[in-house]
Amino acid sequence: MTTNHLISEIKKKQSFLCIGLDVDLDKIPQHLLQKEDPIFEFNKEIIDATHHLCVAYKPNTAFYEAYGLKGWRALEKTINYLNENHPNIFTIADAKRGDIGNTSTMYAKAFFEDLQFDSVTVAPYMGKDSVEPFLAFEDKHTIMLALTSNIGAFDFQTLSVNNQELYKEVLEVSKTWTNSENLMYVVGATKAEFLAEIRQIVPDSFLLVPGVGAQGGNLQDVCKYGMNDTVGLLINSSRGIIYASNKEDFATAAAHKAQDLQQQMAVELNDCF
Ligand SMILES: O=c1ccn([C@@H]2O[C@H](COP(=O)(O)O)[C@@H](O)[C@H]2O)c(=O)[nH]1
Repeated sequence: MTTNHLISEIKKKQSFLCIGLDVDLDKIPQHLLQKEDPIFEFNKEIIDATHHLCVAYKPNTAFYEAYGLKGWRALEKTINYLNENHPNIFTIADAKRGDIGNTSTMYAKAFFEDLQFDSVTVAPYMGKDSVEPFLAFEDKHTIMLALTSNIGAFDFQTLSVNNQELYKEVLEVSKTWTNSENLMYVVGATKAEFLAEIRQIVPDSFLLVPGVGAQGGNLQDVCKYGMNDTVGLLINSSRGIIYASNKEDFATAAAHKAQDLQQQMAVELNDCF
C-alpha cells in the first residue's frame, strides 16, 4: 500500500488507529480454546468487529512465534484474511528484525513476499546494510525503531553521539540511505514530549506510535507534538483494545474501546484536514 493510499484511508475513516493483534492464549475467552485454531478465531472476530474503526493492524510476531508452528500458521491465516477481505487496511509485522545484508534480505522476503505484509518493524543497531535490503521493496515500508516506549529507551537511545542523542543520529543518518522514502519510524506514545524535535528531523515521515492504553501514553499529547499536515501518525493500542473483555462479548467490547479512540482521533483530525 502506498503512503497516499494510507492517507486517503485515514481521511475516509477519520481514524489513524492501528490495532495490535498480540494474542496470548492465557488472556483470550475460554470458549475459543475449544476451536481448532483459537488464535486465528480470536483475530478474525476482532477484525470483523473493528475493521471500520482502524486503518492498520499490527500483529507482534513474538505472540505467534511463542506457539511454534501453530502460531506461525495462525499469523499466516490472519494476514491472508486481512489481505483477502480488507485490502485497504495497512498491515504491520511487528518483528523488529535486522541482520547482515544477505540475512536481512531473507527477512524482507519472509514478510513482504511470502506473508505479503505492507510493512515490517526493524531495529537500526546493525546499520545501513542491515536496513537497505528491506527498503529495496517497492510500495513496502520499513518501520525503524527510533525512540521506543519502554523505560530502557533511556539506556542507549538518548546517549550522546556526535553531539546529539543517538535516536536523533539514527533519524538523520537513515534519511541518507537508498530508498529512504520507504522508511517510517517507531516513537513511543510515552515519549510524546520528544515528538516536536523528532518532527524537525523527519517532518514528512509516518510515525508508528505504540504505548497508548496499557502503557499510559496520551493520544492528545502525541497529536499535539507529532501530527503533520498529512497526519503522519499511526497510533497503536493492543492490550487496551483486544482484552477489553475475556467473555463471549470480547469482540463487541474491543469495538467499543476502538471506537472511543477513533472518536478522539476524529476530533484531532479537524485541525489537520
Ligand atoms: O517502542 C515500542 C515498540 C513496539 N511496541 C509494541 O507495541 C505493542 C504495544 O502493546 P500495548 O498492549 O498497547 O502496550 C506491543 O506489541 C509492543 O511490543 C511497544 O510497545 N513499544
